[in-house]
Amino acid sequence: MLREIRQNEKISYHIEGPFFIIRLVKPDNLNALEGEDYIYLGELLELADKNSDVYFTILQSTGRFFSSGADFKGIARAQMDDGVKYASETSKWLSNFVARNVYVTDAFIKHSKVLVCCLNGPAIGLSAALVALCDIVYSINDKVYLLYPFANLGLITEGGTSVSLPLKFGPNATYERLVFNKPFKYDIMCQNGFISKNFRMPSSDAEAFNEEVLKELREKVEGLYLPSCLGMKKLLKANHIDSFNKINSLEVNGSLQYWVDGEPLRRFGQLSSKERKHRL
Ligand SMILES: CCC/C=C/C(=O)SCCNC(=O)CCNC(=O)[C@H](O)C(C)(C)COP(=O)([O-])OP(=O)([O-])OC[C@H]1O[C@@H](n2cnc3c(N)ncnc32)[C@H](O)[C@@H]1OP(=O)([O-])[O-]
Repeated sequence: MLREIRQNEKISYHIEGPFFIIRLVKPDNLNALEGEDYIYLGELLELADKNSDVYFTILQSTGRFFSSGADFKGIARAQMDDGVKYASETSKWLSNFVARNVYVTDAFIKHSKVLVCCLNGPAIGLSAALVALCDIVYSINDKVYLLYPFANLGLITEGGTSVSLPLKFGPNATYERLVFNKPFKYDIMCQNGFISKNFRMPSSDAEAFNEEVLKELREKVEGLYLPSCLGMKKLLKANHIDSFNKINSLEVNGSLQYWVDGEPLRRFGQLSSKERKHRL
């Protein structure tokens, strides 16, 4: 028996045959997510995992961005949260950063269903890290990119990116982009087979793109023995699962000191007041 799950105004989900479809539905802030939203994503993945009728977990979004990553307003709120008395800065960021981050990353790393991402636009930060943990990625057009702006925000790699990015794009291409805060653009995503298909649709047509991907997937799974798909995912994942589990812990524990020292908070504040911008 599946447990009930709470609702979230920024993320919806529904089940259609073998597909568990998760959709980000807050396009006005480019689908930025707060800590609780990332936890909700993790909970949805657990729900999909436990449903034996589900074989594919599909991530979709709305508007012109897939997701602009962690919501800077949410981060400012965490800092000002007078309602909770933390024993120390370490205690505060263990709760507001480490626990949440490690949980959602782990939910993606251990997910047993085939993870499909419908990239309707760019993805940034932790959201882009989750995209890099997906098994299959389709793009709406060639304007999509992934940006991991950790060097601009006083952070270090998170969401398994220390493993996923070198694995999918090669170590040197990863160094160049992470160290100098440059995006992974469509060309490198294509060269490395990260994107399986470009649907060549206008950026304004996210809804039609999502529907088109689903239509193709329905056709593609016809006649397949779906437990074989999950059996193969398990084996393909076995190649890297130990590295992902290890790095998830190393990344969050490494980042903790940066949060305690305060540089990310200062830089998120500058981003929010538009004093700081990412180079795209
Ligand atoms: C968990 C902790 C660890 C951290 C992990 C990460 O994810 S690190 C990565 C963290 N993420 C980043 O570093 C990305 C920060 N964002 C950006 O750099 C730029 O917005 C952009 C390049 C994504 C798009 O530029 P553009 O000129 O095309 O569009 P625009 O700028 O005009 O934005 C439109 C509206 O959306 C709003 N909004 C956008 N993003 C966020 C957000 N994250 N939050 C809240 N709101 C956000 C923006 O304020 C504006 O609202 P307004 O003022 O109209 O009420």
